[in-house]
Amino acid sequence: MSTATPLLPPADWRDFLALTKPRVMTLVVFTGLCGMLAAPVGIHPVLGFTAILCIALGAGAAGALNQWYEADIDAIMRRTQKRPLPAGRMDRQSALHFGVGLASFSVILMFVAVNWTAAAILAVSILFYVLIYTVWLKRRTPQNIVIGGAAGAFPPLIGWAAATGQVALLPFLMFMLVFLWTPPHFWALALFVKTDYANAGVPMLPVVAGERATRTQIGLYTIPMAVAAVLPWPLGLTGAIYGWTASLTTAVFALFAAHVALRHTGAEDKMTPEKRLFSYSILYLFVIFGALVADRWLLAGGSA
Ligand code: HEM
Ligand SMILES: CC(C)=CCC/C(C)=C/CC/C(C)=C/COP(=O)(O)OP(=O)(O)O
Repeated sequence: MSTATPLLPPADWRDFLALTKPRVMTLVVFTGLCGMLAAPVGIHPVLGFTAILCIALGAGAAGALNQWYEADIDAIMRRTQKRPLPAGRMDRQSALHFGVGLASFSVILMFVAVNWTAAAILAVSILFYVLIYTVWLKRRTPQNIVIGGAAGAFPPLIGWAAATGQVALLPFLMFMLVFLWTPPHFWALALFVKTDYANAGVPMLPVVAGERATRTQIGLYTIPMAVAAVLPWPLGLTGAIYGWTASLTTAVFALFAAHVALRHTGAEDKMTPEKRLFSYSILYLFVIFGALVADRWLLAGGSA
């Protein structure tokens, strides 16, 4: 990790916002919101808003703590060099205080205003991302994102728990969907930025096991991911709006993933199928979670 640079000018609000990884966290928060809106019982709008705010603040805090810990490797990778810590716009202690403060605030507010189940799962997600993924696994094993990726899969459970005080099969399947989606999502990207990871000494799968093995793993993870995506329909947990949307969008996902899996190799600047799978993976989760809510509201008359 890099040492703090003395006499830095005070960081402005944009740097604190950048610490929260706002673009990635939009989808995390969206899955949480959809988990909440898909629940069979309504939640008071003020409490619902508070719960989503807590997920956003907690996820942002986790992003800040990740950047506090990773300032050294972020300084090496081209993609991350301009972040506030490696760019020298903020000292590490400010990032640490901001992250710990925001994480504590989000969990306490969730506990006091919403319920302890949602607060407990939120706390587990933050700890999982920061301690299990960032501190423990990321620099040690290419399975880092498979295990650590669970952190990003918790929000649908948090949203559902905020509304109901419990967890259930449907949000558990949505957890499994995001959990199994994470390896194809990330490894597609890792294939075209693998030099960055190699330079920083991060043992991502393409760096350690090679491109061929990564392509195969992308294909293999897509199979159980597709099952988790479609399963709520035959189980009767959702109706046809979700069922058809999930089936069609997952078929396209599988097609793109198969293209990547069956491809032999490619220079990092000529990774069109890999870039397509990565971009599509993001759109896919937005659409599938949106369809879940549309299905529950239109076919079951809403949760209110
Ligand atoms: C350990 C698991 C994951 C890893 C290692 C990972 C890694 C990445 C990386 C490196 C990027 C590229 C650029 C950036 O930093 O903005 C990215 C983009 C993105 N990720 Fe992930 N991701 C993971 C899980 C997730 C999860 C669970 C979600 C949401 C449910 C998510 C949503 C996104 C989104 C929306 C983007 C696009 C951001 C943009 O437009 O700039 N990721 N991911
Ligand atoms: C509710 C809650 C606490 C959610 C946590 C959200 C979470 C775990 C998101 C994972 C997505 C993410 C930012 C991965 C980046 O990996 P990286 O840190 O290896 O990427 P980098 O190289 O861009 O820093």
